[in-house]
Amino acid sequence: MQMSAAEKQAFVNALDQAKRTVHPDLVICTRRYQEVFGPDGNTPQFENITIYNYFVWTHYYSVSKTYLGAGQASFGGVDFSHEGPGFVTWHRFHLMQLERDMQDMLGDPTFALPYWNFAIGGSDCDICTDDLMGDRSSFEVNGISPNSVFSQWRVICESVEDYDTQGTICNNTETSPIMRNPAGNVARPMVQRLPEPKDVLDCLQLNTFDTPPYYSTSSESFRNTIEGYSAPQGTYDPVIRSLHNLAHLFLNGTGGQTHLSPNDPIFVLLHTFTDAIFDEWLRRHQPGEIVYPEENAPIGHNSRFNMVPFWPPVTNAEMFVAAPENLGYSYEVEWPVREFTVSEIITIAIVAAVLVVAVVGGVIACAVRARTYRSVEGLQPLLGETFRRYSEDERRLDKSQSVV
Ligand SMILES: O=C(O)c1cc2cc(O)c(O)cc2[nH]1
Repeated sequence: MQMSAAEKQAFVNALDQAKRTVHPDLVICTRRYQEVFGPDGNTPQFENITIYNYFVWTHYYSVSKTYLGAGQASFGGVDFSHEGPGFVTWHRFHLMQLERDMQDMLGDPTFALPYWNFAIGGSDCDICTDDLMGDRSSFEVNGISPNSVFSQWRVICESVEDYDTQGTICNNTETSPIMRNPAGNVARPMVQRLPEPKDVLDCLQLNTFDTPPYYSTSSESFRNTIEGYSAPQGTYDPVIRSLHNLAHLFLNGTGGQTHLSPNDPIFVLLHTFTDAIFDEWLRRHQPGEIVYPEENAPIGHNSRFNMVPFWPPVTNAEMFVAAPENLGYSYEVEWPVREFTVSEIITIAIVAAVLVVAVVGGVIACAVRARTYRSVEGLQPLLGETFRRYSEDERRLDKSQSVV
């Protein structure tokens, strides 16, 4: 909201350029290990991919099901980037990689991803405007306005049924437009509103980074709360969706489905704000590395595990550090402050009234006393006229006389 028109335009242009620019260093693997060298054993199954689509692909890969063989249902119990302590560290590296790739693409090492404060309550998507992430289309309820460049974007990794039944992997093929209908999920009223500012405040107050079983069922866990499987105060409740999850579901379309969500560029801004909250939690609680679980977290989520599928390998522990000091970036956020309850306001008013009465009473008492002393002074001078003044005749002072 604070970016100038020129800054907004430059950011949108940079994203659009990333969507069209082939990644200069990385390719994606489009077949499982058993088939990776092709039918003849000599044709590596790798593809070029654009910078932005690589960002989408890594997220898809991290959540994709495990193929167990023809005719068998794929196994969906593994998620390398959600429902565990690695949620915050995985998405932090995900963003850093995109930011670095875009810096290189632009030849501008100062390029930085902005964030979207999604904790504004209400049902209005304030960044869904044509100068930012695209307004609603007037023609298609789930579409993006033709005045936005994002109406031209096409998604990848849509054919999840095929991947799961045929054991294939998403490739760089672009298919449908982005779908988005903010606050439009009438079947699920709970996700028709964005998180409230107080939700951020509450979640920042949680002292424990994560709690057993280090999963989406963890209670009193900062991680599970910012991820959004707990009430903002930390209590796990299977029905609740809050903070990050709520922001995803609010978008009600491409951005609300884990295998597809980064195709909607709002994902970037939603996750930079999630990362900003994580960083503020680190700043306030100064937890130290030891707080991140060493073991017993889901696969890929223990502190020394590499985060799948990033290359070169990087561990969760490497991202569990304060960003400004260790990673070279920071967020400028005005964090919400706590509002007082009615009983707190009444207590404060009573204490303030007692203090005022005490101070005013004290001042009046002092004034009265000072006035009394002055009138006594007027009636009874300390040095009567009958006494010779000390300064008048020091020479004639009788040694036996007091000088007081
Ligand atoms: O249903 C949820 O809670 C939900 C949807 C969704 C989509 C997404 O891309 C995420 O990263 C998380 C998520 N949670």
